[in-house]
Amino acid sequence: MAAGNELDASAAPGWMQRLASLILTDDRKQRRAIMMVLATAAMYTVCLALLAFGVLYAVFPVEQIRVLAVLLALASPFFYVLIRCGFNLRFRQTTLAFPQALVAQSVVAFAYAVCGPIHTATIVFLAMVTVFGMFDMSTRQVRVVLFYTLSVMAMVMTWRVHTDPQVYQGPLELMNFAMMATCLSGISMLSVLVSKMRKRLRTQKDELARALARIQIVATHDELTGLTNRHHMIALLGEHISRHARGGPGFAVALADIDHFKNVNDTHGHRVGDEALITFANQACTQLRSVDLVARWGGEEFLLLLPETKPPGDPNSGIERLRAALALTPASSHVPALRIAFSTGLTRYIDGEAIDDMIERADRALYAAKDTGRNRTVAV
Ligand SMILES: Nc1nc2c(ncn2[C@@H]2O[C@H](COP(=O)(O)OP(=O)(O)OP(=O)(O)O)[C@@H](O)[C@H]2O)c(=O)[nH]1
Repeated sequence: MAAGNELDASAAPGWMQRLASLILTDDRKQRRAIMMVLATAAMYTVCLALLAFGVLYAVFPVEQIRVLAVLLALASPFFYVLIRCGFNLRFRQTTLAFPQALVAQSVVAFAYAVCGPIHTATIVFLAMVTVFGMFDMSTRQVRVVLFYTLSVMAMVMTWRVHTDPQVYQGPLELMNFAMMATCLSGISMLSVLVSKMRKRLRTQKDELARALARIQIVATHDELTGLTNRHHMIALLGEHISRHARGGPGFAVALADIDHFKNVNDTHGHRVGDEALITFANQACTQLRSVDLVARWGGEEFLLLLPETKPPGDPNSGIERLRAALALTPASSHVPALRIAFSTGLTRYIDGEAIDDMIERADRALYAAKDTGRNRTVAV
């Protein structure tokens, strides 16, 4: 019994999710646009119900409002189909708020013309449409909708005053127009403020996203060479160790230290020294494999993370490629004859050991490389 209930409970959300996917799609942007159409459809449905009520209680004869009922019934399905087919994606404003507002105001103006004794009540809907558009339309669109609404309403009112002066009395229509124009202008002004506020928020959001991206780069990269910094490399080493513990590939690390770098600075100045560091970084990125990672470990010392170098693969082959390339590449554009060499301490990661133990071993190997003549790799 309990199991049966569990099954029912889990089936219901799945069924509802599929229905929601079918009606609203799985695309967040499209869902928002469709929700807006559905909200408008709800408003039109209420209007249809009011019309039915009016016919039932003989407020107006059915022939008079037939066309209006058809317009109300078709407007939302029309926009729903456009959005569901993805037609809206051709435009920047995917909600189609602007054309929807124009159509809605036209329908209300038509209702004003045909609703006879209760025509003044329809003015409320003009305000409602303007409020609806507030959250999606641009300042220009809000102004266009206001101008369009006032123009159409002025024409409808003038026409009805001439064709049905008993129900649409001149002075009253003038008052209606004045009140409507004041009310809509007020709402439109608010819309413009909301629109400007939205624009400002969007700009601030973009600026924040850019600043965050910049902060992330600064926090994880070395400013001079653009390489991964020590702090971030430690995190990457941790990730490789976790992956290895779960059956992932092993890896080797190498500490590389530029030989006699102090001489470069002392002889040619700090600027040339900086250039030499950049040359090392660029060559390391070019000569090592795309899976290898290079970090500036500090000063003139670099850490190379060399994954997937299980024997017989030789982690030193990329390092020797780098050594050969640096022997041919000017370390500085200001001193074309200057070349840099480096010493390397290389070691493989041993299962279960801590990062510090591995680095310490590589450091000892680096010292051995320096002690035994430099410009070489010592592997332990
Ligand atoms: N231009 C420049 N120099 C740096 C930077 N960071 C560290 N250095 C210099 O790198 C030099 C390192 O010198 P040492 O530690 O004596 O090493 P070395 O001269 O390379 O000698 P060995 O490593 O024994 O071959 C120092 O003079 C530091 O000032 C930097 O960002 N730019």
